[in-house]
Amino acid sequence: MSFIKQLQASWQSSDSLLCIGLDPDMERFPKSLASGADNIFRFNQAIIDATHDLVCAYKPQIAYFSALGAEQQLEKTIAYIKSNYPHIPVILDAKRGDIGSTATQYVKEAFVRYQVDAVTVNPYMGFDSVKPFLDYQDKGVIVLCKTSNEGASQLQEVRLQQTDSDGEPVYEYIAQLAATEWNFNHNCLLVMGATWPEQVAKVRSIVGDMPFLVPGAGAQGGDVGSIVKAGQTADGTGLIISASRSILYASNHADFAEAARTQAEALKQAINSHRNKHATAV
Ligand SMILES: O=c1ccn([C@@H]2O[C@H](COP(=O)(O)O)[C@@H](O)[C@H]2O)c(=O)[nH]1
Repeated sequence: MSFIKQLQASWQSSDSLLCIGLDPDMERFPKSLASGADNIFRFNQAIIDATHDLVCAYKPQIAYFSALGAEQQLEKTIAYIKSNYPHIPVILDAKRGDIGSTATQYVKEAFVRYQVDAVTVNPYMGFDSVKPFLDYQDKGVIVLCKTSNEGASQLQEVRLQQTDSDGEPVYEYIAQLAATEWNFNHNCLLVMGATWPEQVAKVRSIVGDMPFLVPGAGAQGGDVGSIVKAGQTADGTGLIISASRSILYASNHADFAEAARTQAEALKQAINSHRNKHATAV
């Protein structure tokens, strides 16, 4: 099944656009998990077991594992989701991008080693750096477009003057590429930060129903109501709204998984209260 179809099924079965980012930071773990074999995996496992019915996807961020040489715990986390909750798509947040021969290795990392359903990629090096990912037609390729961070505008808002475009900002040009030339396998998605509702609305008008991964809800302060209104598709989907720290570290005591569930439930409900189909159902 293609990633987009898997995502649509997950939106339906979970009735949720919420994605939980798995960014395990041991300094914020409860004491009982502060050390010990497989403690990162065990933390993730508790979060996943407590929240699996509330999410449309999980998004592990690779840096939180590789910085500690804990790639095997990332493998184990993904395998755990796949065997216990196989209907939930897993997105590897790795923001890869390099010359074609190296990109091919990154493709193997994401789709062969970790067996994820989708991966984030950096479009800065152009089509040949992204094509090895796009060739995997059943996998999702999520292209950075307008990222959530404050510095995003420094490059992404620069206006183009030498393309066939009409002086539009770089992020809009990326959106056009992702919706046309790069989407030959219909497996492109875009990263649109939750901190930029106006830009989300603009890009929605460029790319039709293409799904957006929307990080920046929660700790980065993205306003969920504005984002859902700006980015949802007519059927009240189209968004994978991701939050990490605000859910993972709602408590650093023994009740951390329960507290994560409470936060996730509140965020899911806040998102749903602005969705088209929920608004019309009232
Ligand atoms: O534009 C982007 C792209 C990716 N991220 C990643 O999402 C999470 C956000 O974590 P929070 O704790 O919810 O702020 C993190 O893994 C980033 O690397 C992003 O923030 N913005």
